[in-house]
Amino acid sequence: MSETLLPPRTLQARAAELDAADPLADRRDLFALDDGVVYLDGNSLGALPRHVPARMAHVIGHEWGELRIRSWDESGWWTAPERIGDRVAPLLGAAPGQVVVGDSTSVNVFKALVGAVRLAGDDGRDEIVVDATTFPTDGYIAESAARMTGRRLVPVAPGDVAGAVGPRTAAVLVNHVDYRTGRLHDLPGITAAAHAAGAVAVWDLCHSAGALPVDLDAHGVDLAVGCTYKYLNGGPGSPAYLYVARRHQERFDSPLPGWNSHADPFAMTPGYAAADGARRGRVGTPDILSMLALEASLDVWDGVPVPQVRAKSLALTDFFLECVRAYVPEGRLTRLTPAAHAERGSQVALSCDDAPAVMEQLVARGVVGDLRRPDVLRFGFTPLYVGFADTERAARVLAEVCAGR
Ligand SMILES: Cc1ncc(COP(=O)(O)O)c(C=O)c1O
Ligand SMILES: Nc1c(O)cccc1C(=O)C[C@H](N)C(=O)O
Repeated sequence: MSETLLPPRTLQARAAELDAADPLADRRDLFALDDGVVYLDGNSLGALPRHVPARMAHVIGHEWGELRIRSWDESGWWTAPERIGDRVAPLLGAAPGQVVVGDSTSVNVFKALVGAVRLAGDDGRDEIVVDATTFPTDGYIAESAARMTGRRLVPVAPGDVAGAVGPRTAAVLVNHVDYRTGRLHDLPGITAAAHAAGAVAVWDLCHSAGALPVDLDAHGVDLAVGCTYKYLNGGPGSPAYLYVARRHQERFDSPLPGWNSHADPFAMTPGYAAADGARRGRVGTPDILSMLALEASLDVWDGVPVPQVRAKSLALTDFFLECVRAYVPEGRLTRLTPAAHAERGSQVALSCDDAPAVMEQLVARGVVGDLRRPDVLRFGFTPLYVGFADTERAARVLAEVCAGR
């Protein structure tokens, strides 16, 4: 353990070498970031891609300001939810026509989970298994969905879900990456176990999409949801997405069948007839401004292979852990994020009793992570704009703060 202020030169030299060899290094210039700050909070709110304000000025000034109502057709507003869904799809490993963008993640959790229970049918499947460590909104909504559908909610630690599913399970809802610890859960294994038990698998991808390969189609996932304001950089409150596997679309029975999901919305008939395909997941009028900001921001992904993003993400989090080990006295911080790559998302979570004061100091010194009360320091590594020198600097400032310097 180093007791000195200065880091071993080798770590800074290594950072410089890793940055020089980084095939994604040029992406950082696409974002509005200042060099004085190391932004490690992209797992809460992604940074702004530089070109988005000009695009939004056009949307507001021309599409809304001049074309007005004509823009629903002429500017492609009406079809934006499916069109942008198809832009998100490759990042999820989904073929076109299965992802629709709109509403919040919370609302999509509701649609997906009630839809999953309806897909599972009624033959004795009276339980919904939910990840006991889930982000709270999923748990709250699952509890309500269970009450509404007359099912019993069974909270289970993610590692035990595969063993807990059985003939009574209608659906399982699991977070792909734990928002607190950064632990990556076994999507292929849990999905396969749910299927073997005859249950429907629903995944929350908020903390994985845009950071690692999800491969929804390859793993036969049934339904999935996620937000676009973290690793997808869509902006504060940007619309979420809903994935309904093509094989389920015809039977997907949305609990929120708004007029935008009608087969012929402008017929405005009293009776409901569901649209085909991903459109069935829509509800009401899309939030066009946020949606088009998201669409523009997705340009930063053009030509970026997700496996390359994953490789850099793991290299960044490995390097951060190595720097923390070198700079921070042993025992000062407890690592919550698993060391094994197969169990790690794209954040590092460390705990200590004085975490609130430590994070306050870090932010004041230009290292922006976040705090999850009472004692968790979260550092999110966004491979498109975080580099290795940033990472070394963050660990060094963390060590200074931890040492009270
Ligand atoms: C795993 C997870 N699910 C859901 C949400 C939030 O959902 P919403 O977009 O509805 O606020 C978050 C973060 O806010 C999250 O981390
Ligand atoms: N959605 C958020 C918001 O509106 C305000 C502040 C934070 C958030 C978040 O996304 C929190 C995040 N899901 C988390 O992992 O803690």
